[in-house]
Amino acid sequence: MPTHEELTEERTHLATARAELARMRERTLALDVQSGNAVSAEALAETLWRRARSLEDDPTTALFFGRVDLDTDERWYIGRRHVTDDTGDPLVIDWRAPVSTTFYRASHADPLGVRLRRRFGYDHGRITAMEDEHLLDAAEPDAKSQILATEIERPRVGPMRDIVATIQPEQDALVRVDATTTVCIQGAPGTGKTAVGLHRAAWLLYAFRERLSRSGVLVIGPNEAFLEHIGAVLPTLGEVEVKHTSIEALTASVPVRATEATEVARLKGDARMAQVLHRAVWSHLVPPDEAMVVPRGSRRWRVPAYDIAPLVDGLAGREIRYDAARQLLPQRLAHAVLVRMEALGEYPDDRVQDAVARSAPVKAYAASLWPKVDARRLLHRLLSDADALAAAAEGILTPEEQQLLLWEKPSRTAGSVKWSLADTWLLDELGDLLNRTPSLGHVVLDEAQDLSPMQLRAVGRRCSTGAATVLGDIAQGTTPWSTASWEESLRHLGKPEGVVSELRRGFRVPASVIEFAAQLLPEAAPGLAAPQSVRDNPGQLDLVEAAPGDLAGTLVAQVDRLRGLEGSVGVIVPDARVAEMSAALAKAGIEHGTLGATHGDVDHQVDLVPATVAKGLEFDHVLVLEPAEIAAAEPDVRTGLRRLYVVLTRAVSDLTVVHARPLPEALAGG
Ligand SMILES: Nc1ncnc2c1ncn2[C@@H]1O[C@H](COP(=O)(O)OP(=O)(O)OP(=O)(O)O)[C@@H](O)[C@H]1O
Repeated sequence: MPTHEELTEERTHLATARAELARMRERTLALDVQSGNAVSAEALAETLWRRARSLEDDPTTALFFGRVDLDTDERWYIGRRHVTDDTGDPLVIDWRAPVSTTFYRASHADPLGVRLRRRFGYDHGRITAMEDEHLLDAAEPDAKSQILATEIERPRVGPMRDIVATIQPEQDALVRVDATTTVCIQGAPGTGKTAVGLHRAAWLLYAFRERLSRSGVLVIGPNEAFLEHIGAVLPTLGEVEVKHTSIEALTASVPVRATEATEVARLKGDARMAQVLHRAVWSHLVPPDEAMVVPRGSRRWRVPAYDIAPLVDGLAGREIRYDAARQLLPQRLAHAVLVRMEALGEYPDDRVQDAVARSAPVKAYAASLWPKVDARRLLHRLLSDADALAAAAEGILTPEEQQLLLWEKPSRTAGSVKWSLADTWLLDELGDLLNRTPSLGHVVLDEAQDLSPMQLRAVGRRCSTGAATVLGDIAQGTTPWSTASWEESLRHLGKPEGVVSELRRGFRVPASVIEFAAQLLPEAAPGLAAPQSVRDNPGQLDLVEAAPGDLAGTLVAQVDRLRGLEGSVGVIVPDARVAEMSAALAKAGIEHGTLGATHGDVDHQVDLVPATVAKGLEFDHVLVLEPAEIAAAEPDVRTGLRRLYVVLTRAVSDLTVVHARPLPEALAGG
């Protein structure tokens, strides 16, 4: 046990570090932007502003949360950011610095040179507890950290928080995987996949700041409610520039105004569609069969078709996009003319080649071989014209599949099409066939199990020159195209060399709740196990049967009970009942927010959550209404059970299930 003097010493160190942080910030703010050039002055001012922002001190969070004393006699305080005194000596080391690894990973079995590891417990920015481990002392037993336990057990309020103070060794190893490696993390609910993905983004930006802040880091999540839930984590870690997007928004180059049958969407999400579209685009090329004739001055230059064919083949054979190559063709044709001029003793220069390339006959000839292709018009034609589709899909899709793709009532023009979500995947693929999609430095893809192969391709081309962190749980796959194998997902992502790891320890769901939900697994996801809950609190499970006509009344009474407790309350209901239950809550005077795929809520203690929006979220107290109805709303039994598994695993403290219909069979014994 640390002594009172030691506690006082540590508080003094904290006060010094805070004062030095304030000094660093003042100095940054006092720096005058002096630059002769307005653009660079602006850039500099922006950098300084960002730096000043990153030096803001939040007195309610821990400036440092750990300390390691090494056998080399070095002592490091580990915290959210570097703090140095005015001689440049470090008072606090950023949790992402290499030396901080020792704090997270050292153990009695493998002390990594750590003599003492000290964890600090805080209350409103004041050190209130310390835990010491002497890792070189083989006789000292491994102790369970109370500070970690307190952090995991604390009631959840508001959006997700960072976990820098308590990152676990297996999580730290994944956070710090080298920047060029794509990692895929499979993990049951609450094992910290999202937390690891976000901390990995922050670590990458620290370790490879120059490269990644230029190329960018993107976090992709299932919907806007989820993005609002996780959106504060990176900014509190000082990373304000990481963009967040929902998977739908990623490919939304056109508004989505149509829905379609599941089997059509599934087929549009099939990777074979990429081959169909590839052929559809490149089949626009017309082999030259006439000579190109270019009048210039008094002469007419003639390049025979057999000399042009290799030029076209040369362009088409390269790893070049259709449109980029199309724009190169006039120059190639002009060059062929120049070669002929030179052969006859002329000395044309580059300007002549440019002029020839821009001349009307060359442009017209190039356009006849390599016509302009518009993605929307092409997709409109493929989905409305059976012959056009057959030409592109022959040998790739069966005639029945082609029939399935064709619209029953095609719109007259591409401009008036009501596109579906799956169409946006196809348009995105077409866009990339025409012009290469710029790649970011790193993409963190959450809830990746739900993506179709074509969506994975869309994500993959956005990190084609970078790497990805892929997070998900096969047992939580609830789309008709959700993946059965991470190896396959990685292949579609274009990262077959990606490394698959698993997280097993659950930090969210207490034992009684996870045991109840896990009864679904044998049928929902054979072979996958529930997390091993590391929670001390066994949690509470209440099954409340409502009289058939009194579902809303029972729900209101239970929510009223739950809101009297500390922490957030998530009321997860079948999508079709959101309006009814919201009205019932409002009538009873229970203030609440309603989450949707397009919006979250950070203001209310009580949130009404449509079952299909609950993925990735967590609440202290969860009420699930009518499980049988939630399951039945899905297109098949397995997806229904998986949806239930997702909604039943959102609780941190307790789960209340309100039902009038019998529970699904798998849960009935619980
Ligand atoms: N090392 C840790 N220390 C403290 N809290 C942690 C730790 N790891 C995870 N948690 C907490 O556990 C909860 C679940 O984490 P997270 O949402 O990242 O899990 P997940 O695996 O993405 O879950 P799901 O599959 O349900 O989306 C969060 O509240 C997170 O802060």
